[in-house]
Amino acid sequence: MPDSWLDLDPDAPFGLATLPYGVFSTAADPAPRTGVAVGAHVLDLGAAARAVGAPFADTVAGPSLDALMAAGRPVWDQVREALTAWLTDPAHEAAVRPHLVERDAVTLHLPFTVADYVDFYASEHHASNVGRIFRPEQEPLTPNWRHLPIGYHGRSGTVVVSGTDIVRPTGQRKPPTEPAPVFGPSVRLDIEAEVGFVVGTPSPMGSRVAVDDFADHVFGVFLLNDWSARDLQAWEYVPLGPFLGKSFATSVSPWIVPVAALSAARVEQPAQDPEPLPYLRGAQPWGLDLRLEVRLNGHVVSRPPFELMYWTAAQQLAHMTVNGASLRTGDVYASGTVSGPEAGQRGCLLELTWSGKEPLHLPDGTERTFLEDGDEVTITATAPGPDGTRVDFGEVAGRVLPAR
Ligand SMILES: O=C(O)/C=C/C(=O)CC(=O)CC(=O)O
Ligand SMILES: [Ca+2]
Ligand SMILES: [Mg+2]
Repeated sequence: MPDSWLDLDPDAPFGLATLPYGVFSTAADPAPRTGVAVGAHVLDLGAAARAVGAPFADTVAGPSLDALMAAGRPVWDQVREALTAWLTDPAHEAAVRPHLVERDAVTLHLPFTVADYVDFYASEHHASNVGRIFRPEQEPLTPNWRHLPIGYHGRSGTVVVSGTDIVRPTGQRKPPTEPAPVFGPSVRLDIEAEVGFVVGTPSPMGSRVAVDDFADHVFGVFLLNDWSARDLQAWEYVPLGPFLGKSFATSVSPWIVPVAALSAARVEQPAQDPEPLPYLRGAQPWGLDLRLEVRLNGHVVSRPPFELMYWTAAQQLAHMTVNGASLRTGDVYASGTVSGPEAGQRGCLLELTWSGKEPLHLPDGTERTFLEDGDEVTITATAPGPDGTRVDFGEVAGRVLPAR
């Protein structure tokens, strides 16, 4: 990979291997606009594109990524190629440099209009653990689990950008010791460390998207925390699945990593047995070697390995459309909680504390089963980039506020 005229520290986040898209504003110019993270800077994408006279300037110069996402794979490739050229060819420096702002001086916004939101359940380790905890008298995995990527429809209107405070949800729960449900703030508030995918290119109702067409439809990848009130969830979820226990907030990281940045992170997914139906098979590998870290009040509590996910995002996309459901620009789907086989690789407190029975002892001397008011959770991730480089996802963070 060529060097940038920007002196990029190879150990610092957001080198040329990532070039993620987001939406930012500054104190001097509070209008949200598209940007690209590069080292300690954000490049004002629309302003830079206009300055160099790029043909796609109008498409990228919006208050959100919506127009770029809708423009499709050829434009995504063209913009990414141009960005690399602008930041490496000294001939572009004079036009581009004035449109760099300090990254720690910007406010980051939700970068696109969230259309539909689906959450999957694709980690065998997570699904087995949750099955053991919620349904101890049954087989951990339901009979359908290895035949299709299980999911549910979430609430797109409560998808919020990293840094948004999360008010503890209130609702019905039924402790096993009580004869009837009680009403009040959740006492089992949890996180779920997940990876999110956003659709750029839509598909018409009545058609299907094949596993191998993943990269033509999915614009980018980001981190997602599916906040979950386990007590509300456990009481409400039979027989229709998660509802109010998960609809109060879902946090997403502000930087959208283009699918093209993940070429060196692609790996074979774990072997699938039984072999899935033909519509869930593809010729290209779409396992992704993303390495997540979950921090609670600054302490690492888990390192979930995304490469072990049983179902890939490409299979999830094919499944989501196999019945003829359309895709819209801005549709978000989440992988499901990412958990590995080791205790230190579990992506939620439900598993990490085995439903509160085995509290976590944090290095600051405190103990946690579920989240307390004031707790802050941060999820970060990296992936291998080409030629020994690294792809950075940044972070999704959120702090718990008391119930209202
Ligand atoms: O098995 C259940 O009843 C519940 C599962 C979940 O809470 C997990 C969920 O939201 C999907 C996931 O993140 O893997
Ligand atoms: Ca989830
Ligand atoms: Mg949620």
